[in-house]
Amino acid sequence: MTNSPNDLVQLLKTRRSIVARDMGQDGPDADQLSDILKAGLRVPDHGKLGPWRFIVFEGNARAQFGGVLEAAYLASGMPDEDDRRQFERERFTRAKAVVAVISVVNPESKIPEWEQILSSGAVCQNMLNAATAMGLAGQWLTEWYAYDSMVLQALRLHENERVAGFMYFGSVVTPPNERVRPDLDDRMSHWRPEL
Ligand SMILES: Cc1cc2nc3c(=O)[nH]c(=O)nc-3n(C[C@H](O)[C@H](O)[C@H](O)COP(=O)(O)O)c2cc1C
Repeated sequence: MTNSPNDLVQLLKTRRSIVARDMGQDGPDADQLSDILKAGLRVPDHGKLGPWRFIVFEGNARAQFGGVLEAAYLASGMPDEDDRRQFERERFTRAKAVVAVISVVNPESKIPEWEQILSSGAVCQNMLNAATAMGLAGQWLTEWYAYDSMVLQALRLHENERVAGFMYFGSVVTPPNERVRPDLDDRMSHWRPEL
């Protein structure tokens, strides 16, 4: 849990995703999920377009959507194996809640499309950070089904909409290991005028 600005910076410097297969089913509760979604709404948004929306999967809807994933998996011509069919059916039940963050681009706006899409990425990361700050597990996934036409149809997306991420939220069972991170000096330079 974060209590001070220093705690927040420390959290951001050390945060880790917890992969969906390692999540427990104990959380987030309704209030926590609501706070995660509200944190998602609180992102930089050039022109106040709000170019995103959420589709929430909780309870039975997770397994029901698994039927869509299984059908789309088979329709894509992938091998029809029992284990894999079961995995697809149960994919969303790996987490207590899955939130599809949908990027909604307004093509009429003077705000460049690129900036509208970037704002959706910020939504996803704000949600992940909020869940982490609550001591919950979170992972940002797209996997194959964020790009599958049958799945997108079942989500009832419009032409100007794309899945920015399926955000998985659950409880932490085992703390994650550290992951190799880029070195700051390798990624940073100071601009100077040409001599
Ligand atoms: C847009 C986006 C899509 C992602 N999709 C996947 C995915 O499909 N499968 C996966 O294993 N990781 C995916 N990741 C990476 C994980 O969310 C996560 O960053 C990774 O497991 C490393 O953990 P970390 O967040 O602790 O660095 C995706 C990340 C982003 C930003």
